[in-house]
This record gives sequence, structure tokens and C-alpha cells, in this order.
Amino acid sequence: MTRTPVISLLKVVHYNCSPQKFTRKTLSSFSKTVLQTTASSSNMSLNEAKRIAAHRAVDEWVKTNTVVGIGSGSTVVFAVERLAERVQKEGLKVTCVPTSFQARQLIVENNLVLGDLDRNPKLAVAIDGADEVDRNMVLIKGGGGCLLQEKIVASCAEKLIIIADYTKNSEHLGEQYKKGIPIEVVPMAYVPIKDRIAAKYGGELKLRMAVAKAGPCVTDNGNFILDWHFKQNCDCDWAKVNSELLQIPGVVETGLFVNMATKAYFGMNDGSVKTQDK
Ligand SMILES: O=C(CO)[C@H](O)[C@H](O)COP(=O)(O)O
Repeated sequence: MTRTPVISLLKVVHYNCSPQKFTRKTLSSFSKTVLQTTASSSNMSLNEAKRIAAHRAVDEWVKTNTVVGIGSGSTVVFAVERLAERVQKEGLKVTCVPTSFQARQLIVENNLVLGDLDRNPKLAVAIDGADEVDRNMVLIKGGGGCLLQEKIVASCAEKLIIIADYTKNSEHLGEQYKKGIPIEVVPMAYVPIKDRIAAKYGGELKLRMAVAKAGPCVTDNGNFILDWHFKQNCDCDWAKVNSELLQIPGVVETGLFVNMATKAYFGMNDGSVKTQDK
């Protein structure tokens, strides 16, 4: 049987919970805006930067007869594209475990083998995007609202490999990503959680609102998301902050990924791929 890669940005880059709704049109104007504000002499589109990072990571990390975690977001679209190409061209055999409804759709639409943690509790590698990566490889994730399943799948993988464009590569968290740290919470507890975090650490917490629905964004797990706009230039011990946040009743998971990522691949503005290790 011939397997045909089916990549539809219109379908797969659709975030229910993203503050920015992506379609082919908005994705391109979004990319343009970011490019204009981050690199005046840019010669590579953000999508091209995502693509080169994703393809390189898939080529270096995905081996045949393995189980691979498939992250969520717009960069992962290009990783799945590459996996599908390799299945077709080299007969690569992989089982793919999704981290969201979007990832599941991507796997199915590209005729890749769909797995789950019941049958595949140990993964060789998980490939995922990030909203920001700091110099210590601490990540902010959850811009697309999929942080809980992303962290679960990453925790089952021997390696977590991050793919991103150059706008995600920072010295400190919050330097470039201005939408805060996503925190997934049980709906009935969002107000007390918000108050407790603000009282302890300062900053502002915003309930993430849905894009094409009135009311809050509801995650794939039926929860809400608080985006924590922490104080700028925070010299925080993120491992400690993460553990403390997880102690609050009603906090399900945070978008802080500390000591999880093995390597990050950034597609750069000049067409090169920069890597960062743990
Ligand atoms: O954490 C995520 C979704 O929950 C994504 O990996 C993160 O938002 C990056 O997305 P993109 O590749 O679209 O920049």
C-alpha cells in the first residue's frame, strides 16, 4: 500500500486553546508580524525555520522500529511531514503516541501508526515544540494548551527533543515569549489558585479564553488554563517554582519543563540550524 503524506496546515495548526487561531492565512500574517518585530533583515520565513529544525531532529533521532512521541503545535506539523516522508521513502517503521487531539489527527491524516501509552508505555524519543527555551534548557510549553499530555508523554520517553524557530531561543524565560507560563487547573478552583499564585510570587494570572467559543478555553482534559505573567527579569529557581505550584490543590500541571529536554534544534534566520544541549 502506498502511504501518502497528507499535510494540511489549515487543519492541523488549529488550536482550540491558542490565543492565536492559526489558519494558512493567519499563520502567514502571524509569521510576518513576528519577523518584522524580531528581525528586520530576515530572509527566512518562520515556517521555513520550523521546517529545517523539525526535519533535522527527525533525521537525527528517529530510528526504525521505535515508538515516538508526537508533540503539538505548528512546528510539529513539519516533524510529522518528515516522518511520513521517511516512511514512504525508506520504509521507516514507527509507532506514534500523540500528546493532544491535534497530534492524533496529524498522525492519522498522515497514515502513521497510532499508538498509546497503554500499549507503548516506553518511548525512545518524544519530539515537541516549545514556546521558549532558556539557556539552562528550561522550557515554557502550553501555548497551544496541550501541556499536560505533552509532559506525560515526554516523561515516558528516553529523550525529549525540542524543535523551534529562532524566536524561541532565549537567555531567560519571558525574554521573548510574553504570554506567560500556562498552568492547567481544575475549573472549580481557578479563582483561589489565581489568588494564591499572585500572592506568593506576584505577577498577573489570566484565565485563557477560547477563540471560537464564548468563555474559557477548555483543554483536551476538560480543564482551564491560567497564563501566569510572572515578574520580568525573575531570577527564579524554576524547578522549585514548578514543585511549589504543583502542591496547590487544583493545579493539574504547569507548562514549566525543567530537566526534561535533551536537545533543542532552532531553525535560524540565516537557514542554519542551531542546537543546544542539556
Ligand atoms: O507547547 C505547545 C502546545 O501546548 C507547543 O509545543 C508550543 O506552543 C509551541 O508551538 P509552536 O510550534 O506552534 O510554536
